[in-house]
Amino acid sequence: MKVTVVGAGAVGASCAEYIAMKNFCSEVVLVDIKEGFAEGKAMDLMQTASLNGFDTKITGTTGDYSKTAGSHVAVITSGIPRKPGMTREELIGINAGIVKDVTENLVKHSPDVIIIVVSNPMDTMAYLVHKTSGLPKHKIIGMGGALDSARFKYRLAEALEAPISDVDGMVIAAHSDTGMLPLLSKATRNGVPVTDFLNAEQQKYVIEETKVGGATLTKLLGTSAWYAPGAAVSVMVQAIACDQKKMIPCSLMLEGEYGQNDICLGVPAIIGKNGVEKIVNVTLTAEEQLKFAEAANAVREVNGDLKF
Ligand SMILES: NC(=O)c1ccc[n+]([C@@H]2O[C@H](COP(=O)([O-])OP(=O)(O)OC[C@H]3O[C@@H](n4cnc5c(N)ncnc54)[C@H](O)[C@@H]3O)[C@@H](O)[C@H]2O)c1
Ligand SMILES: O=C(O)C[C@H](O)C(=O)O
Repeated sequence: MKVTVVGAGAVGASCAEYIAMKNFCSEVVLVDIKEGFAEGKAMDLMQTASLNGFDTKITGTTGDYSKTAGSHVAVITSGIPRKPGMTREELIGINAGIVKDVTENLVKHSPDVIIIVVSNPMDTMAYLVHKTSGLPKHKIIGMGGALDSARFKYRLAEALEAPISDVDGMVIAAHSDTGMLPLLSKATRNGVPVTDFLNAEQQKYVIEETKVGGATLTKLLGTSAWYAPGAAVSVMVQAIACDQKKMIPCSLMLEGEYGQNDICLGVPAIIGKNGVEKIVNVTLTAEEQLKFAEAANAVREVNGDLKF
């Protein structure tokens, strides 16, 4: 299995590192536009191979997409991250052009590729890849829900004073500060609803902290996060590479599912060797349905700024 990661910055390098460490891929190609940067990151990572015990071969290239030819999966992380005080949506002006250009190069050299979109604003960038790549819809997957759900579980474990392995939960809808929808009604501690343990104030805290999870880290770090994003991507790539048929919330093109059309939004899906094997229809409460629709309206407005 050959995987390309475009953008060898904080998130791209973290993706390559986690993918290699899990040792399920033969080859990872890092691509960046900055001269020598991807080559340097690849060399540094390869010098961890004997220390960390992986056999994945990591190479780097400055913009030579012929080196990516025949990739099964490509991860797009190229583009600028936000700074403290910004929203992800403010990145659209610069990142849309980068993502479109990168998509065209990837598909030219790997016409059967499955693309995982990471660059922000992610739901809109995933939509852009759908509109410009010519790939079938099951081959374009936005990464947001896997990360947001990990942050939800972190906050649930904190409020429950429980180990994270006791906790399960999922975040759907938009990958934005306001449009995220942590499904508290379905979150459990070892099968018991978390609402049995947490009072109203604790529930509100978990939901609000989950939604601003990316902004909180951006404020602390001065740029956005990379470890959990890289780990989330590696879980998705592994689900495809090993045909795990894992249920992961991902930003996918909706055609009637959850009452939406012609939009990419986070919904649970079965991820396997074909990319999206199936979108899972989860029953939402009336309040959750309303919030999902509100998130869709906001993403649709951002999508309106795209020029194809
Ligand atoms: N979806 C998510 O959950 C999620 C999580 C974290 C970060 N992000 C997004 O991922 C993106 C990258 O974040 P980062 O922290 O790695 O930023 P970064 O600045 O560390 O890295 C971005 C890299 O992209 C490269 N690049 C720019 N234009 C390029 C092009 N045309 N071709 C190839 N490479 C190009 C840059 O040279 C840089 O090395 C941002 O848009 C950020 O908002 C999304
Ligand atoms: O918060 C950001 O801007 C980056 C990313 O979307 C995240 O959630 O960490």
